[in-house]
Amino acid sequence: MLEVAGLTVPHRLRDVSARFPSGRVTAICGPNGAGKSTLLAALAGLVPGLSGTITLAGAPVGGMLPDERARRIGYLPQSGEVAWNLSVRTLVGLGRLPHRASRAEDAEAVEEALAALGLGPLAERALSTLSGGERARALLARVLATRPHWILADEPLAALDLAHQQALARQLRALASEGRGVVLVVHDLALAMNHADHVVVLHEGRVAAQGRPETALSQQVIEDVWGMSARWLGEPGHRALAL
Ligand SMILES: Nc1ncnc2c1ncn2[C@@H]1O[C@H](COP(=O)(O)OP(=O)(O)OP(=O)(O)O)[C@@H](O)[C@H]1O
Repeated sequence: MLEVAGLTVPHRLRDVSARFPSGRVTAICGPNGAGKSTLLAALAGLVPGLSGTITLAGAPVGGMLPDERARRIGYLPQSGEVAWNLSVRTLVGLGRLPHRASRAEDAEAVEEALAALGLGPLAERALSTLSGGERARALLARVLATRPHWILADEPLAALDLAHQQALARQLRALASEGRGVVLVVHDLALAMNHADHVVVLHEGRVAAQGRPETALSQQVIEDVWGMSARWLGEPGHRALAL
């Protein structure tokens, strides 16, 4: 369990208490500027100057050594920029840096991550030659190559076409069923409704709702937080939002 209690970041988050269960996909939702990226970065131990507590299995995340934290928590920020023009395979290999493993183990983890995101055919391509969606998959593969217990990703589905979006959502679900914790910032409320087990809704730096998707993303919550009257259509797992 990854947990925050009374988390406050000046001007960004106010007294946020939320739980992120292991073995589950949790979506963080909310309007622009609600504090979603700040909360995700805080969970990864990357936000200075906060008050409150962030604990992983009861131990403070801030107390972990950087390498240990990087092995346990894989973090993919929102801006998908890479300063160097590496090949996809080399970029994904950077995910192994926090480990001191054998070459064989590193190579196996890299190949597994490339395969999981369908990047085998692009492995030798330079990053500068990839499309936005291909680059987003390569960046996520770097995180998977670390084989972290926790995967925290800021809008990993946003740049992807429909087929890759569904494939990646299934992949993240499979990682959660292995017992890992998956926490995603998701703007698309239907994706959150259909693919998450647990949803945390932020509004103006505070938790507006949290719980199962049907509860946390009820029509009332959507009206209160997004100011839109909306109606869920379809069956559970295949919902669409009519505005
Ligand atoms: N480094 C910073 N210093 C000061 N304020 C910041 C900083 N980073 C973000 N903010 C502000 O904190 C608030 C929350 O930002 P955050 O990026 O967490 O929101 P978000 O919900 O992820 O938004 P979006 O959906 O637009 O990506 C915003 O008002 C933003 O302008």
